[in-house]
Amino acid sequence: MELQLALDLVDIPGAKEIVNEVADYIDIVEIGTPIVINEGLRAVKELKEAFPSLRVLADLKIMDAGGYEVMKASEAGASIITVLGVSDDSTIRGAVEEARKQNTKVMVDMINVKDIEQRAKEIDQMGVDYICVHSGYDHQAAGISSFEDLLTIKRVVNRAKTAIAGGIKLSTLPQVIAAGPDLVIVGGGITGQDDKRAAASQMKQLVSQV
Ligand SMILES: O=C(CO)[C@H](O)[C@H](O)COP(=O)(O)O
Repeated sequence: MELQLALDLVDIPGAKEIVNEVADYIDIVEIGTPIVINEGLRAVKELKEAFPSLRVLADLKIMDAGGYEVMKASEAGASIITVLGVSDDSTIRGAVEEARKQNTKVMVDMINVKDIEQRAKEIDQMGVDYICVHSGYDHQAAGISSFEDLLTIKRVVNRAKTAIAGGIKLSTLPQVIAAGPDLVIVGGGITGQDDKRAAASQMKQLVSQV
């Protein structure tokens, strides 16, 4: 099981500062959608240059033009690029096709997908690398978690790796780990702590036991 740090509410220098603190304990660093909106794919490029041994995920949440956007993020140095599960099949297939050419990977974010079971089965057949259940900030504010959705995709996804994101804290991590995702994505559970290094270290220790 791997640990991904999600960075959302920082600029490029702020992102580098946090990764410097926790790089020993994370497998993947995510350049979150707000950073890409504020700073562009330059953020992906600079983080990859600063931390070449880490995989960088570009959280573009692609909804259209999957091939083109995967190409641009891959050229910037991303190893994994996100596409929305609510997108048209052609967008997801285009993203996968381009990722194969670029030797990068596609993660499908299932945020706002209504029928998780049915859509996860369909997407699993499209050759994506990860299927991620996600309770976004707006759902978190409404008290919605994606834990049940994780159990669903664990049941029906055979090919892709499974991931979970959204409000995961040290206190909820053991329950998440017990469900057996391949990848756990944590943002505020690390970045919101006074001692980010200690938080990341404790989380890495837990996910590494599996
Ligand atoms: O993609 C995101 C929001 O859309 C976040 O990166 C993701 O939810 C992880 O962050 P947190 O652990 O703070 O919820």
